[in-house]
Amino acid sequence: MNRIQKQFSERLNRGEKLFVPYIMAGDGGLGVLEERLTFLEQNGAAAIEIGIPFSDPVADGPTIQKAGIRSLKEGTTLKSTLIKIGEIRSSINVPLVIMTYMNPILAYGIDQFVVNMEKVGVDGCIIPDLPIEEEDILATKLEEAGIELIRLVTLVTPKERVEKIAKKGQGFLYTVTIKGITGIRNEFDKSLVNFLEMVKEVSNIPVVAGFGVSTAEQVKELSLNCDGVVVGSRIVDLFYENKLDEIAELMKAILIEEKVFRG
Ligand SMILES: O=P(O)(O)OC[C@@H](O)[C@@H](O)c1c[nH]c2ccccc12
Repeated sequence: MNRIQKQFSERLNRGEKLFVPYIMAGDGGLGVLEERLTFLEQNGAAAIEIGIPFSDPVADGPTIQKAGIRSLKEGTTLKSTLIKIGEIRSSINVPLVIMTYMNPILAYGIDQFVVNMEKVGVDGCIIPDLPIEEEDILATKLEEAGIELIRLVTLVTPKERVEKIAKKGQGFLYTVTIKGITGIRNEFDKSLVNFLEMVKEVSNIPVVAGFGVSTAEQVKELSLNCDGVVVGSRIVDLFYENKLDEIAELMKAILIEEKVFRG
C-alpha cells in the first residue's frame, strides 16, 4: 500500500486532521531540502508537497513565483531535485508529493519522470495543468509505479465532475478553496463550507483543502469541514524569513480531536 493511503488512514483513524505543507525545492539551495523536510515532519506534516521551479507557473501567486525564480537562479531542475530526494529519502518517513507543471515533465521525459520518482521514493504528484481528460499519457504509468496522481477540484467544479474526479480514488482529493491562484487570502468565499461538505460526501478518499490558508484560525476552521489543509505560500515566506517558530505554531493549529480520556 502507498505511504499516502497507509499513513493518512492511520492519522484519520486516530482522529487527527492532515497538515500538508508545500515548499519550493531549491529555494535556498537543494542543500537545505533535508533540514526543511525534517523540520516539517517533526512538526507534524502528514505529507509534504515539494514544488519544482518553472518559468511559467500559471496557478501560482507572487510568493511562489518569487520562490521559483530564486530556485531557478540556484540552478534547480526536476532532475537535480529527484537526485536530492533519493539521497535523503531514508531520513524522511512521511509521504513526499512532487508538485510540478507538465512542461518540466515533458522536458525531462515522461518515462524517466515516472521511473526516477519511483526509484527515489516519491509517493505522489500534483500536476495542476493536467486535466483528467488528458491524464492517460501519465496516469497508467504512475499507477503501475505505485505513485498516486493527486487530482484537484475547485470551488467552481460542478458536482458531477467532482464525482468523476473523486472516483479515480488516488491519494487525496485536493480541494482548491478559491477561484484563482495560490497565495494568502484574508477570507474565503461563503460557499466554501457547502462545497467542502459536498466534496466530502462524494469522495471516498481524504479531502484536503488548500489555497489561501495562512493563519491558525483558517487552519482550524477549514479542517473542521474536511480531512486536512495544505499551506504553501505562508510556509514558503516563513522559511525565506527564517521564522521557523511561526511555522511550528501554524502547524500546531491543525485539529486533533480531543483525546477521549477513558477514565
Ligand atoms: O500557496 P497557498 O495559497 O497556501 O496554496 C497551496 C499551494 O501553494 C500549493 O499546494 C501549490 C503550489 N503551487 C501549486 C499549483 C497548483 C496547485 C497547488 C499548488
